[in-house]
Order: sequence, then C-alpha cells, then structure tokens
Amino acid sequence: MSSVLVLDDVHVRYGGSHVLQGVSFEVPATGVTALLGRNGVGKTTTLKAVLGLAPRTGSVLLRERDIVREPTHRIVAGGIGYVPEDREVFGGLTVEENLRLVGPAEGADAAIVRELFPDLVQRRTQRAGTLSGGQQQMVALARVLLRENDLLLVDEPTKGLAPKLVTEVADVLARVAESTPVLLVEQNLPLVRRIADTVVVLDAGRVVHRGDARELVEDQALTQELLGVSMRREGAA
Ligand SMILES: Nc1ncnc2c1ncn2[C@@H]1O[C@H](COP(=O)(O)OP(=O)(O)OP(=O)(O)O)[C@@H](O)[C@H]1O
Repeated sequence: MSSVLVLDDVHVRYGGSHVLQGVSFEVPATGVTALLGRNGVGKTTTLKAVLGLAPRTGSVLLRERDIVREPTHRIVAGGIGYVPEDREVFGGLTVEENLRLVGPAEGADAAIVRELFPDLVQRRTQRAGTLSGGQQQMVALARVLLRENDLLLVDEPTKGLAPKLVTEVADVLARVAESTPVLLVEQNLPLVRRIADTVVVLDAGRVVHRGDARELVEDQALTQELLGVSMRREGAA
C-alpha cells in the first residue's frame, strides 16, 4: 500500500530533554491512522515535528518529498492540514468569519461545509466563543477542510466532549477520511476501533507497536500493556 507520509528516525530535543528518540512509521494514503500512547509520550510532538513546529532531525517525506528542512508555512501550503488540540478558533469572530479567514470566497457556503457541517451553516452568525466545545471542534475541522489537503493531522479532537458529540466528530472524521488520509491522535479506544484502520503506538519517544487498529483495540492484554487502558474500562463510543 502506498504511503502519504513517511517518518524515518525523527528526533526532537527540547534543551536537555530528548522527546522523540528515532520515530519511524508510515501513514497509508487512505483511511485513518491513529497515533496512540500514554500521556506525555510524544504524540503531539510527533505532529509538530511533521509540521516543523518542533525542532527535528531525521527524514519526513510527504508524498515522497522530504519536507524536514521546509518551514511550516510551506509544509501547510504543500498539503498538510492541522487541527491542533486546543482548536484555536477565534472566539470573538463569528462562525462565518472564522471560516472566511481560510476560505474567503465561500466560507459557510462551501459545499464541504454544507455537506458535513449543516449545524455550522445554521450558526454562521454566532460568535465562535459562544459555541460548545463540540461545535468549536467542528469549526476547526471545517476550516481545515476548506483547503485541498494531501493529509490531515488531527490532535485529540474529542477531548472533553460529551459522548454524543464524540460520536458526531467521529462520524465527520470517518467521512473526511473517505477522501483524505488522516493521522489522528486519540485516547478514546472505542472511537479508534470504529474509525481507524491502522495504529501506531508511541512509548517514551519511540514507536513500540504498528498494526491493524481493531486487532490492537480488541487485544485487552496488549492495550493494557501498551496504553495502560483497555476497551472495557473506556466504555463505548
Ligand atoms: N515546547 C516544549 N519544551 C519542552 N518540553 C516539551 C515541549 N513540548 C512538549 N514537551 C515535553 O515533551 C514530552 C512529550 O509531550 P507531548 O505533548 O508530545 O506528549 P503527548 O504524547 O502528546 O501527551 P498528551 O497526551 O499529554 O498530550 C512531554 O514530556 C512534554 O513535557
């Protein structure tokens, strides 16, 4: 299977702290790849290393082009969309204004927004700061989808959301992944089981497991060993 992204021996150091210690994995050109691991193992740092937001060495190939020396703006313009963990919507701007910052011509009228986010179209004049966490997550996702992307990096999109909204965000991601591969940092194992095809597990700055998402999530002993959690304790998505 072809890969959209290939990391080879990627290291990140912050001062004396060696956060990524030779991370190597591939993201298939289709579907959702979930990046898993306990808190603080380097998942967000891995996304930032891909984007040039963390000081990295090694090789990062996007569609076979090495981007490790490119600045972030060029990497993003070159086809990587990023939805950071804290969503970063502009609370003082309306939904429409948030969207038009990226897609000035269309905003909430874009076909992709009307198709995947009808609720946002209804709320286009509402200030983003008054939306729920789940709705803000939808704005952050919609905004990144207003551009053509070869790959999306999405960091813990369901963190802090009520179960119903977790399901809604998962459904949107599954729809998005039908056309654009997604590298997803996610702690919710039932959700990973539902929408991810491939998993990569980090521990202490290294990849400790790669494989099929369902196989991992359904193996209680392995999820316990690698993540310190298993499906039963997490509940259903
Ligand atoms: N800018 C920074 N300067 C120094 N250390 C950092 C910086 N960013 C992250 N770290 C450290 O790197 C390690 C990995 O952090 P990272 O956020 O990548 O982990 P994570 O796996 O995404 O965790 P979480 O699930 O808690 O978000 C942590 O020990 C963190 O404190």
